[in-house]
Amino acid sequence: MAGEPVNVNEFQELARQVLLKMYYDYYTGGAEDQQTLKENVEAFRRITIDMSTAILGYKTSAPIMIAPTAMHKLAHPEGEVATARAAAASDVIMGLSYMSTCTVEEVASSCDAVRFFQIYVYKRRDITALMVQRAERNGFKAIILTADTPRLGRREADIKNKMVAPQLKNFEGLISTEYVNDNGSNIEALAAGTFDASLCWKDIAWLKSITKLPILIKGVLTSEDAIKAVEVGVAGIIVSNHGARQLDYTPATISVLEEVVHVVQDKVPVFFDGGVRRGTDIFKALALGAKAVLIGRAVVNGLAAKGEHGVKQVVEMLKNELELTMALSGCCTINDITTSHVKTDKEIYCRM
Ligand SMILES: Cc1cc2nc3c(=O)[nH]c(=O)nc-3n(C[C@H](O)[C@H](O)[C@H](O)COP(=O)(O)O)c2cc1C
Ligand SMILES: CC(C)CC(=O)C(=O)O
Repeated sequence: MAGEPVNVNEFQELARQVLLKMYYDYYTGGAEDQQTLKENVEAFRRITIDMSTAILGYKTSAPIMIAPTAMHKLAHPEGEVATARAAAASDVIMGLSYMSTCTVEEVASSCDAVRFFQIYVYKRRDITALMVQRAERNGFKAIILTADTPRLGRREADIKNKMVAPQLKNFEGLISTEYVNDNGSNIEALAAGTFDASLCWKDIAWLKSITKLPILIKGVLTSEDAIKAVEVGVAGIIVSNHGARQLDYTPATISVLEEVVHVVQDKVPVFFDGGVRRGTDIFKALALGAKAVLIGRAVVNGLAAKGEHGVKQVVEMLKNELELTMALSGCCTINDITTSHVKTDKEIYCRM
């Protein structure tokens, strides 16, 4: 054995080398066929941590989903196709943005990842309806309606940079997405020009009238909205503040998760995003009642750095960290993670 021992088993070999055989056998041995001696160790090997779960009935290797984020070709030339392939390789669900740079069809034919399609509602409802139909035809399994962006938040870096809005291939021949605003963010101009700022609850009825796919509402932060969302018949709720890109001074999403989970009472699953950077973050969100988390910036960073492989690495890192957190917290399955595993600010303040 080269170098210092790095685990207890390696000490056994060192002991064998220095001890008289009679003493080594005395320490190491068990009774008769030594069946139980072997079994004591083997039985541990058979117990594994199972991170797998289901999202809307679709199996996933871990309670992790790729959040819909716009324009992946700005990060890497292969764009959303690379992201979707990484999702397939890691066996997690891919959320595709309405504002993607690869088309719905390109992403669908690139791999067999389970895919959900996120939508914004355009003033031109016929175009949004067409996009929903294209997603349906191409095997997407759910629609994510982003409800927190009837207008775009004020993003001052984008204003200073005069952030570009490229023509998005999905909309070629349908509508121009190439907006130019010489004084500020072209993304802002694009949203102002195309998004329907009158978006409201009755639009979920409209969406249900044009698709049979389950609808997840993304951007819920209060118990009132969660109750309303269940009433109007969504299949799931995503607690999100759009990665803090919309309204500044909205609460951190993890601080409102419990309140939403509490009122939803398991009528529909509650999902979560915002600030997830560690396996321990995922564990905390699950402990507070989320069924899975969506990952936004970490995935985009992985894509920018190393394309498909980078996204896969990001997802695998988060999975490994979650697995270790579960092991060290005594949780063999996702269902073993409960509120009793975490202490929130609220509890700490109550005791003060
Ligand atoms: C660059 C970027 C683009 C985004 N584009 C979209 C989008 O097109 N549609 C959407 O619903 N949310 C979008 N989001 C929000 C994400 O879906 C998600 O809510 C957020 O990124 C989660 O926070 P995190 O980045 O801390 O993980 C975007 C976020 C980022 C960072
Ligand atoms: C093009 C934008 C509307 C995409 C988005 O949702 C975002 O940048 O947060």
